[in-house]
Amino acid sequence: KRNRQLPPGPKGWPILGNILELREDLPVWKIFDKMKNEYGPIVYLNFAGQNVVVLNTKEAANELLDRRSGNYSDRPKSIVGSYLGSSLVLALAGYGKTWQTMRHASHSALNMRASAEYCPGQIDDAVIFTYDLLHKTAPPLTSIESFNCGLYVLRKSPLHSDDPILQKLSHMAHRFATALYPGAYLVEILPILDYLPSFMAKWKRDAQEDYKKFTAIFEQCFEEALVHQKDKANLSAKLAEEQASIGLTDLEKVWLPGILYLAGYETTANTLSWLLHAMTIYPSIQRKAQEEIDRVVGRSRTPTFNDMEHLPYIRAVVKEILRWQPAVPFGVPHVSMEDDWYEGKYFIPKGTACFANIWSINRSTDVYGPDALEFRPERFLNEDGTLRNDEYNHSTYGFGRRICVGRHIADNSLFIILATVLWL
Ligand code: HEM
Repeated sequence: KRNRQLPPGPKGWPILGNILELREDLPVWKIFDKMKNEYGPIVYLNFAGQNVVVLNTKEAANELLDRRSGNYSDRPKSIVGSYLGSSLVLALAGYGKTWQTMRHASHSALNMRASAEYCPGQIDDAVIFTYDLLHKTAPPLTSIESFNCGLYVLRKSPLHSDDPILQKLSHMAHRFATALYPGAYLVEILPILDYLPSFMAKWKRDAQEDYKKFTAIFEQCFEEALVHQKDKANLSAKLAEEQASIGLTDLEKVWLPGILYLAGYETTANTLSWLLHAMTIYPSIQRKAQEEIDRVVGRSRTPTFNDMEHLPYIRAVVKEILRWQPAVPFGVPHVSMEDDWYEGKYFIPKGTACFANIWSINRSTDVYGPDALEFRPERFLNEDGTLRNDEYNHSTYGFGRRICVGRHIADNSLFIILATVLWL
């Protein structure tokens, strides 16, 4: 009989387990980072009965989430989340038919080759963004918040952060995030409460109401995108066209573009603000990047994607910002579907939620050297100044079958916007 020794971790309380550890006055990834120092590369926690494992090293995360991705691709189940519609949210959907169909549809719309279709729109966005930065009196953050990564799933671009539709979408993202936070609802700890009829359970009524509202918003976005964005590479139109061959239901078809937009919007905007911040506090790096642009692009035109190949330093800056300030610092948990053992030593029960501590992994001195905490784009370049083309990378886009499906779109957005801002 194999051992059932769980990975090391802090002792928890009865029933609540280690949930109270999250109440510390520190962001979750820094709490995980502290645990790494105390317990090592793999840490076990119990969130009110939910087994949790935190993977603190690239090695541990790659071993479980990449190499054994077949077993680690489910997502945590949540009763409130399911009433809100989480099975239609690609990032939250369990590993099953709906996820597979939506993932397939997104992959075919956003893979490296398909991403090229969005490039003209991304160039327009970058130019508008840069122009706004220069001429508008609104603070730069307003422009950053409304930057939309070239995915025209909504009525107009760029969309301003006070646009009611964007506010509704942000509210929706916030609603999911708070509902899924461990300990947010008693029913997650006492599932028997789910048998209560809606009229006796306000949490259920609210979630069902919100689900209807979300669906109505997505339907509106989808219809408007079909009507107003005819001239742009259009994700909604693409899905409408391919619906039958991919096998998307009507609901999946209208939720998917909105969800992709949401998944890409804050993550890209957040990285963009760090990018501008880094350029401000590291003027010598900014100067070096501008010299490259001046040499390759010149002054008579703005940068395009044809320049990409000749701008390795700009691309290294983008990679480095993604490493240095990952927008999703502790990833999205991967849930195991079968019992498993790490290094033959530690037992990982079926149903364990595995968090990759991306923030810490990206700052590991073992992988990135003694200057891992520094912002230094050169680490992604070979000695001759070309971009490194090997395993050496950041872990910011996650792992395995669940790796970020929008990563090519995001890389392109960040590249063109950085090149355009620095050009100007
Ligand atoms: C800098 C920008 C971005 C960052 C840092 C980022 C990061 C991530 C991470 C860490 C995950 C979880 C991966 C995992 O479970 O291991 C993820 C998933 C996902 N991302 Fe991104 N992302 C970015 C931009 C985008 C964009 C632009 C889109 C859409 C066009 C997008 C769509 C998604 C979707 C749909 C998932 C869920 C995939 C699944 O569960 O199968 N992301 N992203």
